[in-house]
Amino acid sequence: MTGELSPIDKAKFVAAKRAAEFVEDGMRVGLGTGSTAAWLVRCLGEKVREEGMRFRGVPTSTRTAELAREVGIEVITLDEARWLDITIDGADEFDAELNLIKGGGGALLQEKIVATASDQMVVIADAAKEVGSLGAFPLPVEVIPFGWTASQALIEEALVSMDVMGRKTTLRMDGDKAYVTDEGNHILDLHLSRIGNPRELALVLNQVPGVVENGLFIDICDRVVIGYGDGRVETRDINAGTVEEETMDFVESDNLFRDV
Ligand SMILES: O=C[C@H](O)[C@H](O)[C@H](O)COP(=O)(O)O
Repeated sequence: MTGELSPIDKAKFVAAKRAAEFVEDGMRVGLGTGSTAAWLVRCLGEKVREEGMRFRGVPTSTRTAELAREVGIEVITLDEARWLDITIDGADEFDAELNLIKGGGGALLQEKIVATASDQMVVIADAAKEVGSLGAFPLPVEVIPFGWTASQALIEEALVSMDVMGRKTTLRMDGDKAYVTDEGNHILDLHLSRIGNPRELALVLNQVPGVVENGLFIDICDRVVIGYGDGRVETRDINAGTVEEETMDFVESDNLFRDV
């Protein structure tokens, strides 16, 4: 089964597998969304089934909730958990300070709430997600459907005064309809090329009426686990200033690798 994995999937898998080792019995764990986070959920499900590990997971989307239940993880809400020991999630981009762009999969709102309600946030990613400056990936901004074009116009106006290269904004589509998030909102993708001051942009965007949240995660991520297609993983801890490297293996049960 593992031979069928592409190098990028192997990279995501080994990062997820390494990060799964941070989860301990009894923890309350935020479970991210996306293809990398899905590997994490599968790895954690394997620990529950094979090792009898007990922990409770707070998913950041209906997709992740379904997968978590399917692999045997006990799912609770953030309100039931109240506070989390750790959140592990993917990212669309991360920089040297571990600031992130998230929301490529539309789950940024729940992801940011869950990550900031956690003692620590760990990002799992393949090496291609690392950038010198954030912004090549379109920045998702979640807006309420009412008057979204007015919000869009105000965002574009705000961008004029910011240190950004592009100013184009597009409504995310799902076929011929506007994409709808788990919270019933829409997403505007901001095509900026490069974000000079992500901290300021995050604050400015959230001032716009109709904006619910933006995909810039500033000072939220504590560690990043970077996976490579040959099984190597690098773990960077921004607080401790440490970098650890190791190599993971791909020997896993068929169950883990089935298409879920
Ligand atoms: O809304 C989606 C999330 O922010 C994802 O974590 C992010 O888009 C990365 O997804 P993937 O692991 O599939 O690249």
